[in-house]
Amino acid sequence: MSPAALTITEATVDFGAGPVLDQVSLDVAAGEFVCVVGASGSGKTTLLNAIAGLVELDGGTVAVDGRRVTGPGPDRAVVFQDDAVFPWLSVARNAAFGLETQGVGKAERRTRVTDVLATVGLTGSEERWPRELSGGMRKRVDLARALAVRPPVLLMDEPYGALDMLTKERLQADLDRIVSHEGMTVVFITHDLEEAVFLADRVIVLASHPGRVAAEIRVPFARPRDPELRLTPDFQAVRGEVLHHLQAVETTA
Ligand SMILES: Nc1ncnc2c1ncn2[C@@H]1O[C@H](COP(=O)(O)OP(=O)(O)OP(=O)(O)O)[C@@H](O)[C@H]1O
Repeated sequence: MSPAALTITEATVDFGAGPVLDQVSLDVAAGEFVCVVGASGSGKTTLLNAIAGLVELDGGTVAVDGRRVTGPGPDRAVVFQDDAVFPWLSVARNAAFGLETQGVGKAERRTRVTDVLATVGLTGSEERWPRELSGGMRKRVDLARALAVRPPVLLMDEPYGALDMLTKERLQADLDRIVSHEGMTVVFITHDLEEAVFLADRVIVLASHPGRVAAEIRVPFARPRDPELRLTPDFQAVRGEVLHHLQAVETTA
């Protein structure tokens, strides 16, 4: 798996009540981790869905390594806030789901599922049922399913929004380690600024009505990162900078 570059050029989306996204342009380099923050309703999910090919653009383009996006595709895996774990399938079958739909053969599926469950920390849970799992473990199954297909681009919409703080921090550290090691391009939406600064190479602040890129803040720490980084003044300074931009766009909205 090698990461792909994402090019969003003047993307406009209008559901009929005025533009939700207004000529949003954003380049994400191959292997870059970008977090998108912004007030509720600023169009974050719409932007992610446009990249996923789940929302049609009314103007502009989205391209993956120069190929124009016209719908969902195997080059972009999506993880949503509500987990998409199937209750009637075991952990291993859930993880294998995308591979089955792609027609990957049984032996290869088995190898990849074993690998991916090890990657997300679910070795030993292969035959468990989703109802037996904690919320954090279900998110791991979700991530395993997305990673199993080896997507060059991973799209995540507030995946850890509903979890308690400690579980969330553990999953953030694991995600950081996994995507840094695998070399994946990630676009990750969150309301949590600490999460954004811990994970991202760059944080994008969206302004509302209509959604547009108001600011971008580079996060100057090498990945993967030590969870203790959060306690450092340098980390808190970057978080403060993001907060400042977010407050500025909200007071002018
Ligand atoms: N399918 C749709 N049809 C009509 N309006 C929509 C549709 N999807 C989103 N919207 C509207 O577009 C705007 C942006 O929604 P979106 O979910 O992208 O924002 P968001 O920044 O992700 O919000 P939140 O942080 O609350 O998840 C909202 O006003 C929403 O009501």
